[in-house]
Amino acid sequence: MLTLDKVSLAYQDKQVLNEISLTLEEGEIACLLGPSGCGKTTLLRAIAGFKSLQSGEIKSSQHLLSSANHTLPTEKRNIGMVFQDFALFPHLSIGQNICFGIRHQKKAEKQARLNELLELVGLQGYANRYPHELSGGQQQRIALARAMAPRPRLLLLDEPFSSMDVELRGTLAKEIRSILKHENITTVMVTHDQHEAFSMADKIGVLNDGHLLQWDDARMLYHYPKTAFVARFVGRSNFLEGTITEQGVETAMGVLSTTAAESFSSGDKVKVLVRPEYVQLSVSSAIQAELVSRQFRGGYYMYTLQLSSGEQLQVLLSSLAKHQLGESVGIVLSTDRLSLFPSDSCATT
Ligand SMILES: Nc1ncnc2c1ncn2[C@@H]1O[C@H](COP(=O)(O)OP(=O)(O)OP(=O)(O)O)[C@@H](O)[C@H]1O
Repeated sequence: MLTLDKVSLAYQDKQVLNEISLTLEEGEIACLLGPSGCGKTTLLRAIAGFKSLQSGEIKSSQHLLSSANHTLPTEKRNIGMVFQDFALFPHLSIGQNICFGIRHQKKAEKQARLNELLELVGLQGYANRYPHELSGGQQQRIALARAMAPRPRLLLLDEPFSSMDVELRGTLAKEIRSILKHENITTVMVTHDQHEAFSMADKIGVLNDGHLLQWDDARMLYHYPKTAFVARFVGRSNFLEGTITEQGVETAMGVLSTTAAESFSSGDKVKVLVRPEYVQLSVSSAIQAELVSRQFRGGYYMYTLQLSSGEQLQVLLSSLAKHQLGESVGIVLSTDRLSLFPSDSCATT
């Protein structure tokens, strides 16, 4: 439905987007994730038609929206937008706000759509109120309803929950996902919060320095990151030093057998990604580690384990049992597919 093909964009002489390609199917929700200044908002603005491309193409269902010498005006793109400050019109009622984009339609049609949207966002009976009479979360749901009223083909959300507290963000993310799915609206959302991206998105794009490093679903991104940067940026990660051998990869946790080793040559130095929940205790394991710190996290403790090599691992274990600091424990890795990266992987790719 939405296709970006090698989209590049520069501000004056500063390259901000580099050959970004991605595809989003109809009704899918995508989140753009990445550190501050990586180009998320610029990419959203390019999709909206606020920025012209240096090269590449943006298409919606085969219709060309943008290329180097063509930028279809924003108002002709059939898109809805919700931004950080969601600015509802303060002097208009909630009903008038929602109907703003469909104000030229017949009265009965407008009323029907208004009722439908108010029900969808769970705010029936609020049509005659004014924005200042609503909470932040309610205002954000109205902003979403306003953007959806004209039934846009594509919805763009720029950090829509950034002004909310953590708990409300979580609830709204879940609610808004179900509203978008109900309306089958293809959506691209910018966020810097990975948990929000995990709970909202069908596809997540991780950007750094204007490059799209990976475009994948949340599970693939977490367990099979394509680069060390993505591994570090998404979730908590430990990296074990390893050397490729005929049998797999030799580490302080023994020789680990993994198909990922096939992309390297014997003798290559690598980093092995070990997520905190990949490590389990095993009394029969010959690999011993010392518990050097412990943090209570509710259902889990985050332990720091020190291996005989001196390397440390952050490990998540159930808090039903409590292990003592200084204790020596046997450990095993509970995953059979590991991600390996060249040991000279730089910090940005
Ligand atoms: N109008 C502008 N003129 C020149 N440079 C700009 C302009 N807008 C953004 N930039 C630069 O482009 C780069 C990408 O900015 P962008 O706002 O897209 O990043 P972002 O990932 O959305 O960041 P944040 O998470 O902080 O909002 C940054 O280096 C920024 O300084």
